[in-house]
Amino acid sequence: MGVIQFNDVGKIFGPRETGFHALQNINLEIRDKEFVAIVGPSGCGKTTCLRMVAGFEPTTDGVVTVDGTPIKRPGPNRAVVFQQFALFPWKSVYDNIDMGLRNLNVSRSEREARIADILTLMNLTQYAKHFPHQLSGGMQQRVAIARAYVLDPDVLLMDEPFGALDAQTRVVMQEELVRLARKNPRTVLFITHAVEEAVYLADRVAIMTRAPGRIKEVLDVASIRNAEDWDSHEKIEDVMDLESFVHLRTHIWRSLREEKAAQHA
Ligand SMILES: Nc1ncnc2c1ncn2[C@@H]1O[C@H](COP(=O)(O)OP(=O)(O)OP(=O)(O)O)[C@@H](O)[C@H]1O
Repeated sequence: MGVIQFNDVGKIFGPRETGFHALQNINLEIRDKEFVAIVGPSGCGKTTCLRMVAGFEPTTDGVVTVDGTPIKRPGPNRAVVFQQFALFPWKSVYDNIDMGLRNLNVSRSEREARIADILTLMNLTQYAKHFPHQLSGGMQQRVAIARAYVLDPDVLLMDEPFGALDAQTRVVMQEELVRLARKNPRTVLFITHAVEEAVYLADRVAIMTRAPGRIKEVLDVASIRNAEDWDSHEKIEDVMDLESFVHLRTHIWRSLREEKAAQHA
């Protein structure tokens, strides 16, 4: 399972009267094995939402639950992938992936089997003995994603995971993540600034308002993707050319532009 629920969540940094109101009345349910992307203007509280699910940040008001249990701290049912790959530079690819499994006291034979599987799935087998500095940014992020996936978490939390990559590598990683998510579905909360990325990857896209961040609108991409059979197109650019894709993208752009305009008004 991996159902995430935000129930009337608010966040104030600092004292209630004088502090910064970052989030207000966030209500959102992310279903088991659903991929939800959050987009919104800079500073609207996207990362704060993700950090609450991860157990890094307490709520001020309301509650965030996973499978009905209020989140108080990080736990093995949730794994996080950050924009900065956050690999241990002194450990090989294999050992980086192994670390989390060791912390969970998984037996040696099971660790070996699970790491072999994820290395194959992510096309990393030949790089198992490499160190992070020997890999490109895209490869390092692939290792970071493998390290999260190998823990078999119910929930994957991804904060701008491709934000530091060049445009071409980013597209390759987006196609890979779609492949991985279809083969090995997990509940995913994905934060991004890139509207196309959100529409391409997510089942639903939640658009947030400017601060204090609220959920402005949630778009159901999956039903359009299925109805228009986007998955029959192998390449991302073919999907992005489809009228249904362009329509969704433009809708989100307009919505974000309204928020930006209001922010600067
Ligand atoms: N620990 C903190 N103390 C005070 N203010 C904070 C803290 N963490 C975040 N904020 C503020 O809360 C707001 C929301 O931050 P957050 O990082 O969640 O936004 P975001 O939507 O992810 O932004 P961006 O898109 O620029 O990454 C911002 O204005 C930020 O400055």
